[in-house]
Formats: sequence, structure tokens, C-alpha cells
Amino acid sequence: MKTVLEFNQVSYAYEAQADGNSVVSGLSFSIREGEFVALIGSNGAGKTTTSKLMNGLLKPTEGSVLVCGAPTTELKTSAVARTVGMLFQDPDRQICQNTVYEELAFGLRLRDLSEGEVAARVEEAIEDFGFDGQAAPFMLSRGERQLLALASVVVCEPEVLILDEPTTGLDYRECMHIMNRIKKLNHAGTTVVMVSHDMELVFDFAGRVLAMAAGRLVADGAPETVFRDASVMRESSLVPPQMIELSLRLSEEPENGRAFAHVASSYEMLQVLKAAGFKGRRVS
Ligand SMILES: Nc1ncnc2c1ncn2[C@@H]1O[C@H](COP(=O)(O)OP(=O)(O)OP(=O)(O)O)[C@@H](O)[C@H]1O
Repeated sequence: MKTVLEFNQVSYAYEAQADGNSVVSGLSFSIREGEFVALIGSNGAGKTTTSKLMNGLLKPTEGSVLVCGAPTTELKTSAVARTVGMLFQDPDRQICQNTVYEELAFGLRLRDLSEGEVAARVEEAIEDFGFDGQAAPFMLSRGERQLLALASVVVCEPEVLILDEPTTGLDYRECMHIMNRIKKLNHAGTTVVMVSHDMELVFDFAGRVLAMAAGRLVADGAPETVFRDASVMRESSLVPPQMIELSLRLSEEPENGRAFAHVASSYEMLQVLKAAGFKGRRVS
């Protein structure tokens, strides 16, 4: 699989910062085509800064960021945006047109496509997402607006999709609707990088986790491995998903705790409990 994003010893300092200190430093990792990567860490760890370095909105102060092999410092931000699409936390920062149709067409028209091609792609997205093309975006619910913002990015077919807290402010149904859409895109080949504070969501959807603390990368691995690493969780001030926490606590018990050491889902929990003779009766 080809490498779509590569960070080599990347540091970034905002000019506005009085002390001139880097808010991210020494970041080195690469992301391959088709991965679903979650970027996690407490407030101020540097996740949003890192995601903006990925799509060329920010250029590194030190080191290099390569998008499909090309350094972002040598590319125009608009050129990076063709490969790396970004969905912001607040859809109202992205939506700027009066109808759903026009909103979907907006990004495509910036790409010098013929009007016929724009219309074909917009119609396909309307059909695929189940939108009403003539609806006014600001009359839609928060969840529908987030879906429209996602569709407007996706319609341009970026190779990499960056999502900054894509489910903030959504109820559970809306959240699953968006996440299942993203999962479908990922299965179809789009590389996904998701910034999230929701560890349950990360555990359910991501295949790899990059954990940050104070601007540095403190872990890079499979979600289950990272979430079971107590020192990483402490350093990045995060609490693992409930099932991992329960498994860790039960595995500390001397009698039959070891059996719980690798439990990562409710199904596996049930299997271990059944094997231990649990019949579903109330335990006093
Ligand atoms: N435009 C800016 N100018 C100056 N400093 C900034 C700017 N944006 C962010 N910072 C600082 O950079 C650091 C990292 O911020 P960043 O938003 O990347 O972290 P984050 O992990 O995404 O946090 P959160 O989860 O709260 O969004 C913080 O200390 C923040 O105050």
C-alpha cells in the first residue's frame, strides 16, 4: 500500500505564541492508503494542529510533511486540499450556499470540471446520501448539516479524509449514521484520520491510534494495545473504553482474573463468564 501521509521530525510553533515554543514537536509517522487512524489526546495536546499540518493549512516550522510523496511546503494549500479533504467539527463553518445542490456543487466548481460533470456528481451524491437538493442547508437539523458538510467534502473524492471531532453535538442515531458513512468510505479505499475525544468511537471504528501528549507522539499502535497501556493512558490523560477498563480491572483479581485479560467486547465478556460457570443468575 502506498504511503499517503508522512511526517518527518515535524515541529510547529504558532507565530502568535509569545514564548515561540512549538506546540507540536518531533512528530514522525506515516499513514498508508486505506488506513483508519484516530488521533487522540487531551485538550491542547496538538491534535488539531497536527490535522492542519496534514492538509497543508499549516506548514511545518521544522521537518517535513509529505502528501503522496510531495512536501506541503512546495504545494499550494489548494493543491493539498484536492488530495486531503477536511471535515471540521462545526458544519456551519463549512456550509456557505443557499441550497443543498449548490453546496455540493461548490467545491466541484472550484476544480474546473464541466457543468455536466458537476451535475452528474452532485446528483449521485444527492441519491447516495438521500438529500433533497433544493432544501435550504440552514433549515436542516445539526446531524443533517454535518452529513451535508461530509458529503460536500466526499463529492470531491479526496484520497484522504480528515475528520476533526465529526460527531460533536450529534445524538446517538446521528452519530452512528455519520460514522457508518465514514466506515463505508474507508472500506471503499478512502484513508481516514479522525481526531476524537470519544474513546468508545475510536475503539469501534479505528484500526490504528496515534496518541499525543503535550505536542508529542506517545503511542502509535492498534487501539487495543494502546488502550491497555496504563502509562500511555496516564501520560495522555485519557480513560480507555469501558470494556477495556472492565477487562483490566477484572484481570487484576487473583482467582480467575487472567481469563479476562484479553476481553475486548461484550460478546467475549459473555464467553469468558459462561466458561467461568456464570449462568446469568444474580450473584450475591
Ligand atoms: N491559532 C493559534 N495561535 C496560538 N496558539 C494556538 C493556536 N491554535 C492552537 N494553539 C495552541 O496550540 C496548542 C495545541 O492546540 P490544538 O488545538 O492543536 O490541540 P488539540 O489537541 O486539538 O486540543 P483540543 O482537543 O482542545 O481541540 C494549545 O496550547 C493551543 O492553545
